[in-house]
Amino acid sequence: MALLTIDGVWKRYRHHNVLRGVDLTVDPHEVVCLIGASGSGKSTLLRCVNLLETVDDGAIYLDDQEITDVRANPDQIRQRIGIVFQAYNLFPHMTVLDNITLAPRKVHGVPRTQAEAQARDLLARFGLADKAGTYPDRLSGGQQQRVAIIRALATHPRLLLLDEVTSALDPTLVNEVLGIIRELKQSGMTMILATHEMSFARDIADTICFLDQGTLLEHGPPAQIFDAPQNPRTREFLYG
Ligand SMILES: Nc1ncnc2c1ncn2[C@@H]1O[C@H](COP(=O)(O)OP(=O)(O)OP(=O)(O)O)[C@@H](O)[C@H]1O
Repeated sequence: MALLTIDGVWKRYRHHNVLRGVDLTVDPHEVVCLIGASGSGKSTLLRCVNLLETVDDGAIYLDDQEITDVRANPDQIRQRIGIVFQAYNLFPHMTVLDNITLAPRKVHGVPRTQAEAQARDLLARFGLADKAGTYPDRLSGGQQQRVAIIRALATHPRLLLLDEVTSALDPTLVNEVLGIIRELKQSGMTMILATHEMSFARDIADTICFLDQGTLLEHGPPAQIFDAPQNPRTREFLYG
């Protein structure tokens, strides 16, 4: 059974159709990369899945629960769907440990000692054990983004959404963030990434989805999309 099902999702801002009937299923452990020009709707699709945006038509299911149902509890859904943005959005007045434990403690009621133990385990797993008591402004951009990913993992999500997570980084720091994403893939994390980094998408994705003006025009394994794109728009986007 699919872990995530996006069924005919439309999103409009005023009269602009930003998503036009997007259908997509994501299986457990699958890594999906969304590619497409700026403004094609990649971020909007991720934001709809995380319930940061409402959908105007269609539905989204996590396992077999409709999360776009008005009766669904967004806090509970977001515990199962983590999201990381281009801007790390760490709280500057809080230590790394407090940033990571905030949602588990305050939103999901995990006792402080348990939340901190789990956070320290994650920091150790991703090479940041010595940063627990550090404030974000003392970290490099790459370290801050790794902390932001760890923070999203702290609620043990079923699905992780990554929106252009390396775009704001100095090129020398990109690899440390890509490394964490590779490791998450190896550990079986289901992920949807919006990215402009085609070589990384090719390397990490099980499925590439090409969005064009809000329509999912073509999807398939990286070799198919990159080496033999079927749609002329995909060819034009990739190869000019
Ligand atoms: N809150 C909003 N109000 C109005 N229009 C919006 C809003 N958010 C996004 N849009 C518009 O929706 C379209 C899709 O934007 P979106 O950010 O999803 O694209 P994207 O593919 O992620 O682009 P990029 O690669 O630059 O991040 C754009 O035309 C954008 O201007």
